Amino acid sequence: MQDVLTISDLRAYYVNDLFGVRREVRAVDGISLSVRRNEVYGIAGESSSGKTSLIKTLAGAIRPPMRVMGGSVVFDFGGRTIDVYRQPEAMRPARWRHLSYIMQGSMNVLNPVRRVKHAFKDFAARHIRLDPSAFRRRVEAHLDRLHLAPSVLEAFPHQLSGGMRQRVCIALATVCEPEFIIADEPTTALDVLVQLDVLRLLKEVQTRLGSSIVFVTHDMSVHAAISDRLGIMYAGRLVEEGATAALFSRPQHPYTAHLIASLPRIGDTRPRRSLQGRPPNLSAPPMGCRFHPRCPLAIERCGREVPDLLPSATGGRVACFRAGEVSAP
Ligand SMILES: Nc1ncnc2c1ncn2[C@@H]1O[C@H](COP(=O)(O)OP(=O)(O)OP(=O)(O)O)[C@@H](O)[C@H]1O
Repeated sequence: MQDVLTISDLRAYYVNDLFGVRREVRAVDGISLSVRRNEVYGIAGESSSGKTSLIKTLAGAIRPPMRVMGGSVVFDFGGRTIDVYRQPEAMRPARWRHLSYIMQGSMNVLNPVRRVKHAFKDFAARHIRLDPSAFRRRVEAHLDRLHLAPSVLEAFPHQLSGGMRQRVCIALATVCEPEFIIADEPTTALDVLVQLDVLRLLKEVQTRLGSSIVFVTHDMSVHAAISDRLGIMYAGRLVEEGATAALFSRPQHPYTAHLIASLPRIGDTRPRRSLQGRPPNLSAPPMGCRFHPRCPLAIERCGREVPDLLPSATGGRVACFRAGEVSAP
């Protein structure tokens, strides 16, 4: 299957100079991965592991104090490649048409004093070259697929429920039929039933368009529902990657096993064990494997050497000297 996105040894740090003292937060530190056409690639990991920083970097949406220190992000939109940090001028026309970004808390980005129809005109009209009435019909047909009535176009955002606002954001992000969609915690603010509804619709749109999605959430149960493959981040690094089903049934990294074991299961009344310690300070991460101070399987070597991300026994990749010794959740 063809890759639509290739990230190679990407490093993006938050760099602050305070009174002449330089401090670098290594939020994305040497990540390499690729996303295939027509797949949902999930990125998981606890808070502050660098998920949002990674997808901002791959969307070319970085602002100071964040800086790309090295590596590359290359999209292949139907044979037309864009190297985000070597051809930044090529990204602007690609936005919305080829690549769209559903940001964290996006349902609150709709302008509160303008009717929803203006958001569609502002974002999509220049890419969908139709006369105004044909454009309106196209938007209404798209809204209908997302189970939204045409009347939402005349509504102000506060007149819509949270679930409807989120569906409007998904409609905005997909109306130009982009090849690539980036979604950062798109359902976190919604209650569980509405979450499922929104996820199902997003998956439907993705399947219909044949697009690829990079989907970020810390919620592993959401990944189980939507992601085809999963990348697990810990402290700015990718520690495991693989097909979602394989990763859930046979995690190879102790951190992945912990994330899965902490999910609630119906009928299982055993207490959940939390990990000892806290995620590391990314301006002074520990030597060796960044997970070793919290890892139940850590050996002396883990504090000395950084494990490479290598092919795993389940067909994915894993960065752990003890991979394969992890007990199933
Ligand atoms: N503007 C900033 N300046 C300095 N450090 C930052 C800044 N924004 C984020 N960070 C740091 O970068 C690291 C990664 O943060 P990021 O928001 O990417 O994590 P995340 O996995 O998306 O977390 P969450 O799930 O809470 O959104 C954290 O240590 C965070 O404190």
